[in-house]
Amino acid sequence: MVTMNETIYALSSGGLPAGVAVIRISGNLAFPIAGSLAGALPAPRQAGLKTIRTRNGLVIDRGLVLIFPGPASFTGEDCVEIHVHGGKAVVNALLQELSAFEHCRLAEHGEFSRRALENGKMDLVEVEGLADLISAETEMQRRLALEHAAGGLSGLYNAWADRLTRARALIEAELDFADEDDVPGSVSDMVWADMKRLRLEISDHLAGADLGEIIRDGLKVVIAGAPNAGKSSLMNALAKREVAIVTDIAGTTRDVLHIDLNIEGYAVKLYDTAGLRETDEIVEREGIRRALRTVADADLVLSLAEIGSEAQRNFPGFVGKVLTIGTKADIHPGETNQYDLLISSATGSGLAELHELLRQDLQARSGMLSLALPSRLRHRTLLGESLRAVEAALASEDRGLDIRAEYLRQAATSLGRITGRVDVEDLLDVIFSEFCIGK
Ligand SMILES: Nc1nc2c(ncn2[C@@H]2O[C@H](COP(=O)(O)OP(=O)(O)OP(=O)(O)O)[C@@H](O)[C@H]2O)c(=O)[nH]1
Repeated sequence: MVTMNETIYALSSGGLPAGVAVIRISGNLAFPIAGSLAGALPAPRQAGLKTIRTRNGLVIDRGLVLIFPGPASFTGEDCVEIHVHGGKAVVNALLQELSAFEHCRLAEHGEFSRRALENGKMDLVEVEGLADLISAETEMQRRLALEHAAGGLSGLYNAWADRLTRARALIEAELDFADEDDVPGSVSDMVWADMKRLRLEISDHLAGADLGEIIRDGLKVVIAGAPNAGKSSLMNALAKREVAIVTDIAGTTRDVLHIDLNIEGYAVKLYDTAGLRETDEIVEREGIRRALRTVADADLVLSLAEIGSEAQRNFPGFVGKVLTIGTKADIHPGETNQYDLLISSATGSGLAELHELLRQDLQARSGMLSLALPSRLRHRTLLGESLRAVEAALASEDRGLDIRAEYLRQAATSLGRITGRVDVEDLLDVIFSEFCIGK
């Protein structure tokens, strides 16, 4: 669907100055514009060293020009890449020159990818995977995003949607021939046996959503405990810098602070919270309210208590794992098995063990090998809808085949909304706003 639209351009490489900057142009006018800047264009997909000039003949720089005729290009349109020296003035001059062409403008966030989607070069899950790949900071985030960008999830969802369509076709056939004696009733049995398998496959897949979201968004680890337990000191020790204010005044931390850690390739978001105690002080009370809200949303809680005092094991609204940690081991020598772990943020003792416990926790959560996991709430919600529709179809044995077929249609529609096979216009603005300009 290559329509007569505006040609877009943007700096697609990173911050300046840099050794090389890549400017990408896409649209019907990409080739004439590139020709005007660089003279004769090289053969498709081959780099040509060219002098890039303004239309007044002023030399901007010498650089490589590559052309990718549509539809065999990233966006599906004619695309050009110009590689120039990554100086701010060089890039500004080139962008300035591009802006002067008619029907040619700076791209919006994610507009290259959006055109790729519209031209059928990628589906929605692949587009999301690409956005995640660009922002991936840890090894596991990279692997998960690559799986999505390369179509791992889409292939699965398309195969499921096809099975649903096939099932409906068989049901339709049975409805059409219901009066004839020679149609075997077992066609329908076959369909429902397969739909039972599908129900199991979707629910198994959904069970991986927790892990997918943890890999993408990071494991939420919250440090909680009484005032002065040493929470901020642990946060600083793990961050290896002064993130949180540490004083001997109980109730120092008021707001929720967080740092990002990379533990063996997994992203971990570590939160420091206000000390939990009864207080009438308004700001501290608000801090404690926020602390409890953060704990309720945690994947794992580190419950800190100075050695000798009791570590809290239950937190309102939190049902996950709590690790109890006895703190200030340097001033409380000797053994105690009251806690899961003893640490001293002052000397660093026990921190390697804490790191190891976090690593083990992550590994236990990620027992599975495949990274074809749903990683966004959007995926989880639509998969849930699809699963419920399959369940409804299976459970309505006493109702007409047409009603059961309609449930299967709904199940396929929900899957189609994940990959964007089915109308998703309402979602696109949200999804593309996550992208940077130039992608
Ligand atoms: N000796 C020793 N002192 C520590 C250790 N960790 C923290 N402290 C001291 O304990 C006091 C409280 O530490 P913080 O890290 O601010 O404690 P907190 O739990 O964040 O306190 P609130 O913000 O009040 O909730 C400070 O005086 C720290 O220097 C430790 O490992 N050893």
